[in-house]
Amino acid sequence: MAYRVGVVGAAGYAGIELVRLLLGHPQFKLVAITSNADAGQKLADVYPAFAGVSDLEFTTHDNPLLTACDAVFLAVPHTAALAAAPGLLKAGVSVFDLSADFRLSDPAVYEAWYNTQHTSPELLKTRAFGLPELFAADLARAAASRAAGEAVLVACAGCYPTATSLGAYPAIQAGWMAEGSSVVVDAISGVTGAGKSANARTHYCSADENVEAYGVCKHRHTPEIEQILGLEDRVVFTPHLAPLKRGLLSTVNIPLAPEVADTLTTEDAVARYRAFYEGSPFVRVLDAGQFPKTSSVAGSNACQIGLAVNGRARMLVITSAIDNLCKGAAGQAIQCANIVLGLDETCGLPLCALPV
Ligand SMILES: NC(=O)C1=CN([C@@H]2O[C@H](COP(=O)(O)OP(=O)(O)OC[C@H]3O[C@@H](n4cnc5c(N)ncnc54)[C@H](OP(=O)(O)O)[C@@H]3O)[C@@H](O)[C@H]2O)C=CC1
Ligand SMILES: CC(=O)N[C@@H](CCC(=O)OP(=O)(O)O)C(=O)O
Repeated sequence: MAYRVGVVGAAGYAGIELVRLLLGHPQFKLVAITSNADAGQKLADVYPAFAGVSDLEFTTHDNPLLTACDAVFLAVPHTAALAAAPGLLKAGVSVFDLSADFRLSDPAVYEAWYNTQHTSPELLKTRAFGLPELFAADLARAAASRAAGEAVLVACAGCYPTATSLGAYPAIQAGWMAEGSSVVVDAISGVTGAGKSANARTHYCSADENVEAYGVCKHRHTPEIEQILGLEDRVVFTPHLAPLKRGLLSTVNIPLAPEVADTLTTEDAVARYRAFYEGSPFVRVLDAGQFPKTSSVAGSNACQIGLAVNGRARMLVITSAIDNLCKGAAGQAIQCANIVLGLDETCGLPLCALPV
């Protein structure tokens, strides 16, 4: 039996990637795609990539079919998910939220970084955090609740936090980080990361032939990365915009404890990371001396990780690449839905990128 699913915000960049993946999913039947801006238009008229693939039409965001779904994906800006999730959950629909509204477990932290009130703090106590490789127990608990007939809420991790945390977590868990030090993260995103509407920074004329840092020392993904890694006030995160459509590369620098720096080799680090990610079908730890490219993951749900130990400077350098729209958004949300609905986590998801 196929599960009935819907996508709210389906005409946006993360939403349309959800549509692409869900139409090819063997266990999900996509029954509702919403966009107020494109309501009444056929999917293929708005995105010609779907010509001959689907006759679905966009409806307004209040489509009643949504409340008859098994699961709904919210690909909407933060605050819009705060408004939509409670009603869907009340109607018995499990919600996979791609926005930041339910990611931060402390509502005061959300309010400080997002400058808006959290209107459903009670949901933060039970929501699962949607980063399967690091929060498997959370998702297993959600799967058990769902199997017992409850609608569940999954707050999918953000794009920068996903690449950064998959890169950093095994080293921190291994205790390699120097006591009291901070992690320094420099990350680069393609322009689809900023959504469908252009602004002065993302307009073609600004973004083409240009790379720039933004949100320096104040980007809203900083507390999310700190929460995942358990490093309060110890992450320096600098995002950069680059002239790519898709792709996100995060370079994470972790200061090593002196005794670790004296003995750890890059080969040891690779072996440790491979052991950590054994059984995680989407994470690939590259051989020592190899580092990922965004083009090696574009269009796939993969995360590729490269590692180098710099003993001289007592630093572990990690580079981690994902497709911001896939493992950073739509693919990860479907991976979470697969787990919660009792399917294989890889079901319907691309394991590898277009090779050229
Ligand atoms: N782009 C990315 O790489 C990533 C995005 N995300 C998150 O996914 C969400 C969507 O991002 P993205 O696709 O980039 O954004 P877009 O701006 O491309 O699309 C946003 C969509 O949300 C809809 N929307 C806007 N306001 C509301 C509302 N009040 N109620 C319901 N729907 C609304 C829009 O509808 P309409 O068509 O009517 O305008 C549009 O379809 C965001 O929360 C973002 O942070 C997460 C990870 C990565
Ligand atoms: C390039 C760009 O602008 N990227 C966005 C992050 C992508 C995103 O949509 O954020 P979430 O992962 O929190 O949903 C930004 O910096 O705000």
